[in-house]
Amino acid sequence: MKKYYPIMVDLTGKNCTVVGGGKVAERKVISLLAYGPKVKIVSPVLTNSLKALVTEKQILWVPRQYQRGDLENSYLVYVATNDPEVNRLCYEEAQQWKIPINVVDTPHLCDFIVPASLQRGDLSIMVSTNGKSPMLSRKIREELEKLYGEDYTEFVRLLGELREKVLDEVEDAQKRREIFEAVVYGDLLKQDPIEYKQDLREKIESIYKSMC
Ligand SMILES: C[C@@]1(CC(=O)O)c2cc3[nH]c(cc4nc(cc5[nH]c(cc(n2)[C@H]1CCC(=O)O)[C@@](C)(CC(=O)O)[C@@H]5CCC(=O)O)C(CC(=O)O)=C4CCC(=O)O)c(CCC(=O)O)c3CC(=O)O
Ligand SMILES: NC(=O)C1=CN([C@@H]2O[C@H](COP(=O)(O)OP(=O)(O)OC[C@H]3O[C@@H](n4cnc5c(N)ncnc54)[C@H](O)[C@@H]3O)[C@@H](O)[C@H]2O)C=CC1
Repeated sequence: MKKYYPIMVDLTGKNCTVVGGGKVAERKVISLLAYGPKVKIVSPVLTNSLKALVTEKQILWVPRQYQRGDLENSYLVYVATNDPEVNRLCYEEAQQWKIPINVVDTPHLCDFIVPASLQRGDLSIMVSTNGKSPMLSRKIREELEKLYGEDYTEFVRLLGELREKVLDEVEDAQKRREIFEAVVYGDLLKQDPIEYKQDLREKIESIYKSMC
C-alpha cells in the first residue's frame, strides 16, 4: 500500500494540466483555481461551469482529445477522463517528463492525492484516508468545519501579528514559548462570539502584557 507524504505546495503561476472536462475535472479545476496556477484543460467537451471559466479567461481550453505532448512543461497533472486507455497514456507521458500526476479513478496511477480540506484564512485543515474512503474524508471535513468556524480566520491573523511582535520584542526563547502557549491554549474563542469579536485583540494583548 502506498503512503502519501502530506505537503503544501505553492501553485502560484505554475502550469497545471487537466485532461477531461466532466464533473470530476470541474471539481478539480475549481479547487485548483483557489491557489493561483495557470490551468490548461484538454477535452473535446466541457461542462457548462468549465465553459464559463474559459469565457472568463480563468482557464485555457484545448478543445480536442488528449495527444502525446500535452503534458509537457506541466507542474502537476490531473486526468479525469472516462477512458482507461487515455489514463494509461497520460500516466506514461507524465512518467517520461517526471511530472506528478493524479489519475482520478485509478489510485495506483496517482503520484499524489488530494485531501479534503477547509480553510480559515491562513489556517488549513486537511483530512485523508490514504484513498480508503473519500466519503469519510468529506464527513470529517464537515465536522471540522463546525468545530473550527470563521472566527479562526481572525484568531490566526492576530496570532500571526502577535508572533512577529513577540519575536521582535522578547529575547528569551523560553519566555516566548510561554506567551504563545498562554494565548493559544487560553480558549479565547470559547466565549460568547459577539463579545469576543469586540475585544479578541485586546484579550491577546492583555495576556501578552501580563507576561512581560
Ligand atoms: C484517492 C483520491 C484521489 C484524488 O482524487 O485525489 C480519490 C479517489 C476516488 N474518489 C472516488 C469517489 C468519490 N470522491 C469523493 C470526494 C472527494 N474525493 C477526494 C479525494 C480523493 N478521491 C483522493 C483520496 C482522499 C482520501 O485519502 O481520503 C476529495 C477528498 C478531494 C477532491 O476530490 O477534491 C473529495 C471530498 C472533498 C470534500 O467534500 O471535502 C466522493 C464524495 C463526494 O462526491 O462528495 C466520492 C463518491 C463516494 C465514494 O466513492 O467514496 C473514487 C471512486 C470513483 C468511482 O466510483 O468510480 C475514487 C477512486 C478510487 O478510490 O478508486
Ligand atoms: N476521484 C474522484 O473523486 C472520482 C472519480 N470518478 C471517476 O472519474 C472519471 C471521470 O468522471 P466524470 O467527470 O464524472 O466523467 P464524465 O464522463 O462526465 O467526463 C469525462 C470527460 O472526459 C473527456 N474525455 C473523454 N475522452 C477524452 C480524451 N481522449 N481526451 C481528453 N478528454 C477526454 C470527455 O469529453 C468528458 O469531458 C470517471 O472514470 C469516474 O469513474 C468519479 C467520481 C469521483
